Amino acid sequence: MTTNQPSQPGREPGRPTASRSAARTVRSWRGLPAAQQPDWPDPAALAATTAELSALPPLVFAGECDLLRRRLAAVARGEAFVLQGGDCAETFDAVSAEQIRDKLQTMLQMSAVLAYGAALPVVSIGRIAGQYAKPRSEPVETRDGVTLPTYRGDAVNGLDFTARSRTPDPDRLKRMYQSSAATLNLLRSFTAGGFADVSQVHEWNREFVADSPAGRRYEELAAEIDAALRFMRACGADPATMRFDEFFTSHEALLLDYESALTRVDSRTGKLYDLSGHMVWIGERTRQLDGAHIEFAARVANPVGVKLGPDATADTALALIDRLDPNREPGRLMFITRMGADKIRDVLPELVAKVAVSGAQVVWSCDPMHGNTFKSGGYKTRRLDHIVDEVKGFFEVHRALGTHPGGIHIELTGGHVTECLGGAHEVTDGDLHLKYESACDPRLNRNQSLDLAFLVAEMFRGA
Ligand SMILES: O=C[C@H](O)[C@H](O)COP(=O)(O)O
Ligand SMILES: C=C(OP(=O)(O)O)C(=O)O
Repeated sequence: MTTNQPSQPGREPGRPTASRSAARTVRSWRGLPAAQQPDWPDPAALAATTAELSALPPLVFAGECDLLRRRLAAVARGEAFVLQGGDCAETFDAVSAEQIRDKLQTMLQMSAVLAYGAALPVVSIGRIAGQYAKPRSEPVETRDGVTLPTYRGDAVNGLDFTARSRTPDPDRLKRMYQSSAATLNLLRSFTAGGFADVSQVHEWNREFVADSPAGRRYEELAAEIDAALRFMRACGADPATMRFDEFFTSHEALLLDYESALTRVDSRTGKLYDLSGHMVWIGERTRQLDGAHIEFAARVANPVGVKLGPDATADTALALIDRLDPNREPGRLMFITRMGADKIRDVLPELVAKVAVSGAQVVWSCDPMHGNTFKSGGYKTRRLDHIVDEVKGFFEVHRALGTHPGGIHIELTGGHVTECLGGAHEVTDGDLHLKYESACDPRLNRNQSLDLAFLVAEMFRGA
């Protein structure tokens, strides 16, 4: 990660170097239908908050977004793999050194295993430092005859079921900015400060292999990585100087008032960037071609993702490419498919085939979480077997078409939560209540995440 360089707030036409046309451009989504926006009770308070946010420093530097775009271009060409992962919904209370470290450590461990299995560089992108807003299926929730607004993420309202907590409060957007800044600061310190040299990360993986039933299945792969590190040392390379020091951030660009307040004109190029994170994505519920979210994403130069569920058609994918990647720039657009294990083999082939014929070089990534959610004993959950099966289907489709299975997009955490079922260190239905901490959807715990990484590494080797 590199340091920030001042850019100009796109929302402030009065500022000397921010052009009026750029300011108009960043507002072009206003007036279009914007799905999943909170009912802010006091529009004046919202306007005051976004004005304040517009004047604050950006959270990332546009040059870092360009670097990520170049890394993703390598993925689009089949020369790298992307791991995107983190909480379903970050919460303000979880902004602690320990939790941030554990999430980063899990991602780095997964990246190391995947890099070895794929024999490709892995681009690591956290769902972190900004993933505070959630689209929901229902606008309201009813308990014991009382109906209140649904929880939409800490950026909007509180999880407690009281009228006060559930009322959208724009002050929370400032906390989102502060929490994102604190998280980013620590991530930058960890990655720049040597937390993650290659042999340290492998040592953590060896502990996982040695200490858990989940891990023992992967002794052979871990021993091969050991041998590779010994070989590198024998050749004079020092694995302690080789670091996983590039870690990017991403979140769903859901709350357009916040995202456009953090959108700035890059002083180097004059282009607009959403500097709330390196990459943003547009969700399954907000990707309408004539809607505000796609209009916003079309105006910023960051790498952008779009979720594609089982109802997405090839025509929709092609229209999204025209809107979001008119110059056919590899690394600009990532399609994140979330079809469900039972549908991916039927639905994905036509999409991938038609996009390939169009000549667009998008990144294809597989989110095996969102199409595989169900309820057990009142808890939203997912089964690791279904998650693995969807990734397998993703690989099969790409192998059959000769295209690159570019990456995976996972909801995970570094702790030992009991939110998803299965894994070699099995979580059963009866365990769900033990440590179910997600504010929204179920995440893989650390062991299940590493389990998945080793299984995906094996999928590469089975090629
Ligand atoms: O993370 C994705 C969505 O926000 C989530 O699946 C919606 O959950 P809901 O169907 O409980 O609203
Ligand atoms: C809401 C999400 O996913 P989707 O848009 O695919 O439902 C998410 O990834 O948090």
